[in-house]
Amino acid sequence: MRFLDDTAPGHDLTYDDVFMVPRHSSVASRYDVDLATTDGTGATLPLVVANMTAIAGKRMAETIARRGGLAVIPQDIPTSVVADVVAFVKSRDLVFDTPIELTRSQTVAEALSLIPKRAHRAAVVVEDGRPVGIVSEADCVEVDRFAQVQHVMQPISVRLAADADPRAAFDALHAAHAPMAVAVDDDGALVGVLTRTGALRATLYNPAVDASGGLRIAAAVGVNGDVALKAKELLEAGVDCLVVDTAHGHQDRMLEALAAVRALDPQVPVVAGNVVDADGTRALIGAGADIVKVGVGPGAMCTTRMMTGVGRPQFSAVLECAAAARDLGKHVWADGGVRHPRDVALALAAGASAVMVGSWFAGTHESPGDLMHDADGRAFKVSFGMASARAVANRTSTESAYDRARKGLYEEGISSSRMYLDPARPGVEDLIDEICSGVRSACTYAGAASLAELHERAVVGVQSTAGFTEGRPLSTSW
Ligand SMILES: NC(=O)C1=CN([C@@H]2O[C@H](COP(=O)(O)OP(=O)(O)OC[C@H]3O[C@@H](n4cnc5c(N)ncnc54)[C@H](OP(=O)(O)O)[C@@H]3O)[C@@H](O)[C@H]2O)C=CC1
Ligand SMILES: Nc1nc2c(ncn2[C@@H]2O[C@H](COP(=O)(O)O)[C@@H](O)[C@H]2O)c(=O)[nH]1
Ligand SMILES: [K+]
Repeated sequence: MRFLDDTAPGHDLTYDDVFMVPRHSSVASRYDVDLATTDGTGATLPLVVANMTAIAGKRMAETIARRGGLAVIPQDIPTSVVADVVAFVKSRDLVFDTPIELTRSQTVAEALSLIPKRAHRAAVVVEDGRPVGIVSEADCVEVDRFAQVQHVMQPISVRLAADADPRAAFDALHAAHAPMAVAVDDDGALVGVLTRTGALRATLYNPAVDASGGLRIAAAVGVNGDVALKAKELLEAGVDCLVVDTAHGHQDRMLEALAAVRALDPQVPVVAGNVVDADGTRALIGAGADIVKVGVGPGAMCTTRMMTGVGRPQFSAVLECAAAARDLGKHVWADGGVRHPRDVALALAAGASAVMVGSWFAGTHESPGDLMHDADGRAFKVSFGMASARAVANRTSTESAYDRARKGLYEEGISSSRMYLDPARPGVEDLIDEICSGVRSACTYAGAASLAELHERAVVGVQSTAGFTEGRPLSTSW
């Protein structure tokens, strides 16, 4: 990447401050762009779901890995639970989604409480392991809440074999005007479901898979307590990437934690952070990090900059850290502050190998929280920061009242925020589609067929607030 007219500005920049200039391109189609990462994580998309309790659970992990990204299970989740999540995610089908299963006699009320857990907005009714019908929200309108689902379910119009070709499945769904197909194995047992959009996605994305063909997943460990033991347990559980996580990564505790993790000889990439400058990046790589997590203060849930004055505008932080890591043959993830697809494209242009997204993904069906509605009927989920009073209280629940009170004094995150679902893009895959379209298009504007070429070819200029505003769409006249 270089700055326009080779003039680097004298001050630090964030995503809104910069723009990319189009360049001559020989890349004929946006579909010709390869979005695979080269940082050793095996991700085929440069997207990582941030290790936040309100965002990265098993459903999120399954869904993003099926499209090629990676979710990081937060450090606050007990190791035994992480092990269950890893096993669950690795047992998922690479094409078919995991449906909500109901028995014939379950009620419409139960169906309606579970269906919002799925972006495809339906559940499969199963008898003796075999699917016998599909229930959608539309089937439950004006029906007694205690009615049994067998009385409202619809017949399965498209049944697929477990090895069905996604393109053929798309055509079959289209021809049948059916919203969803159900896949079964040779014995007729339920394998999963596939919507028309799911079939399309299966032809466009490559799942992030491990050597055994299971979906990939990462998990985080903090810098306190027995780091080596926890890291060992996570590795034994089968995580594909280990993230050593603390707010201020450039500190002794982190360097000691990294040494302890390295001593385990993990055969997976080790990520560590957070830092925002070349010194911090070199220190973490020197202590054993393969990938450095960059970002202090850009997160939507984060109050660190307001509390402390510490941090750094994210574009400059990523640019400097990525250059330092590259000199050492290593990589960085840009962590936090992503609000638009353009931010992902700019972070990759600055040299990040992947971009972490937290709060934006909180407002989706796949985040762990329950779907709520505000007074106007708009759907939202509650999110919170990992350094918020709420997260600190969770994390320290087994400590003495005195220790909890001491730790409770340091609050650098929001405890409760509403992340609204975009009615047009309520599922995380809808957001992945949107981000990937933006990034693919950005690559062709830069004449790049891969992320390495994007970084190599990107020409970035600095804009005024008016420049940024000019780029925003206007949905009404002025
Ligand atoms: N990217 C970002 O901008 C930020 C991210 N976070 C996220 O919040 C979660 C909790 O992180 P964290 O607060 O580090 O908690 P951790 O549980 O990881 O503990 C941090 C340890 O570092 C010590 N420490 C020393 N200085 C600091 C400092 N300035 N800030 C925080 N700890 C410090 C703490 O000791 P003592 O408590 O005695 O001081 C404690 O032992 C993580 O997931 C982290 O990524 C949090 C803040 C900023
Ligand atoms: N200072 C704080 N930073 C936090 C907290 N919780 C999470 N984070 C950081 O934000 C990113 C995600 O950013 P987003 O803009 O996509 O939401 C996450 O990975 C952490 O680094 C917090 O409580 N305080
Ligand atoms: K912030």
